[in-house]
Amino acid sequence: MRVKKNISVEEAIVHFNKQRADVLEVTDEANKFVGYFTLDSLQIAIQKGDLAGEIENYVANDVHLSSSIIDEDVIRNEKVMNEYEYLLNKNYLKILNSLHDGVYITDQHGFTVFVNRAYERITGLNANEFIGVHMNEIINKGYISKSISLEVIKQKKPVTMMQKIINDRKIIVTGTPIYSSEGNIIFIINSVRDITELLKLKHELDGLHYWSNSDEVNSALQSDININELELYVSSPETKKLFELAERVAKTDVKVLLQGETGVGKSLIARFIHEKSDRNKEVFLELNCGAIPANLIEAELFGYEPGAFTGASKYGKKGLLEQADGGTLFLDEIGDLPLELQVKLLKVVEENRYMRIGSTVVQEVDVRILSASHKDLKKLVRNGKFREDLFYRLNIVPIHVPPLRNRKQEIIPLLQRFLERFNEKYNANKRFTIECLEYLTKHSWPGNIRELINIVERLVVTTIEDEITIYHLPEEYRNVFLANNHNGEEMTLKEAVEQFENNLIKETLTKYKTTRKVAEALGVSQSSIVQKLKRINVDQ
Ligand SMILES: Nc1ncnc2c1ncn2[C@@H]1O[C@H](COP(=O)(O)OP(=O)(O)OP(=O)(O)O)[C@@H](O)[C@H]1O
Repeated sequence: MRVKKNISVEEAIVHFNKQRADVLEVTDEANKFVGYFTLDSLQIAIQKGDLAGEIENYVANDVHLSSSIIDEDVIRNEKVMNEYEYLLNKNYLKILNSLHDGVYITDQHGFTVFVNRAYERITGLNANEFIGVHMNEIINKGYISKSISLEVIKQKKPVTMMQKIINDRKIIVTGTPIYSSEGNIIFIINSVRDITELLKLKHELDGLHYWSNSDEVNSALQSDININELELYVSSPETKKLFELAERVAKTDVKVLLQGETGVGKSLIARFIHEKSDRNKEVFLELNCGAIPANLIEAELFGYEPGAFTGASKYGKKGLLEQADGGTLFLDEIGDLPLELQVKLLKVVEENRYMRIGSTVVQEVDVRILSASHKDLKKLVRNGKFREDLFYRLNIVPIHVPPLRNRKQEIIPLLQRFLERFNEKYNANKRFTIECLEYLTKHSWPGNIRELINIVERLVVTTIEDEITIYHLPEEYRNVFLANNHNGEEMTLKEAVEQFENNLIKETLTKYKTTRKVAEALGVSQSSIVQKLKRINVDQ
């Protein structure tokens, strides 16, 4: 048998199987003989784990049949050996067991002949239970949704299909018929790949290694902080550093300005600073300068004397500064503070003094002021909307909290942690599929962690099935994803898998005509096929 030098080692295995050969003659592009690819060469390639490599790298000048991994007796007696014994030749098993991909071999009737170790690893199933058992029985027992071997026997050609197995894993199986010299199918060799594993690899390549490296996730998560009812998830070394910095400044009374988009956790960090400071026995008060009308902020902050202005209480009112004496006052959205109040606040910040509205008495306070803004305060200073002196007074230690889309490696751990939290709260047992997690890492999360918490709670409450898939995500999440990805960028693996899935469904529909039969063929529920067809705008 002659093969080209640039075919892969994996392809060579197929030739060995097909031809019952133990040596392949290798030629170059011009069909000129360059050497032999032997079973010895194959063993070397497998030991190197180089199944995708070209066979050219393993070409030998001559053949030592004595070192062939096929027993010479087997070759001599080939004619009288039955197919089963031939395949189960010990050395063949060694090769098949050293492959990383799963291999499942059946005979021409659909009885299981061989299952390699990788198949057991990928599926979690025990090979011993299958040997000698017919595929129909394995389906009936619910181990697998569909037999690719039986499909190959029916169609008499290679078949690739997605298969669902008992523990909800999904695998991609390619079944290839192997023919005898008389042209009859003698075996079906199924090579098996785990979609989950492929996606995990992709995560690793993308730097989303927290997903695949659970030790790293655990060690990052072990430092989660629980302090006075605050539950802080520390899902990356960067966030850990952020909290370490916050803890360091907490020990002093310096002013801290937290900057970052809405929902990134600025208030939470302010609270954390208070809890870690010596003031933690006193109050922590918060004023959102953007949430109340400008004329009320002054009264809220400084308080007023009885009847100080029309509509004022006749008893007067203590301002937040007074109430927070000894503790911490957190001024959120400080960029929204009107300019005239900024002057008054500057006095508090510089001298720890202020006056109630309608009073001439100067009050002394001991308040630690922390502030935050999602607006760029420097820019506001440049545009004359924020006082420069106040900016520098408040910004002794700046802490910038990055948006979630810039700390992608945290998305999956946070999703999982909040899922746990809401599973507990609603006594549920939901889980995300890896495709769904993959999808959510693509989302731009304009509302940051607040948005993430909301969507997880919503999904836990609204999803009927235990498994949360991409199809359960609200429409806007999927639209955002599509809008971000139709601009001719290279395809991600997830997109490629999705495209593959779409095509497979369309092809199967053309063939089987009804969604029930498509669902049967692809080993998924009919409702899932209907949903998917809707998504890809195909009329059934
Ligand atoms: N590391 C974290 N661990 C757990 N929960 C977090 C974490 N960071 C933020 N959150 C939660 O996310 C939500 C939003 O956080 P927070 O209110 O602190 O954001 P913010 O930046 O102050 O937003 P805004 O600018 O809109 O006030 C809160 O429920 C908070 O508890």
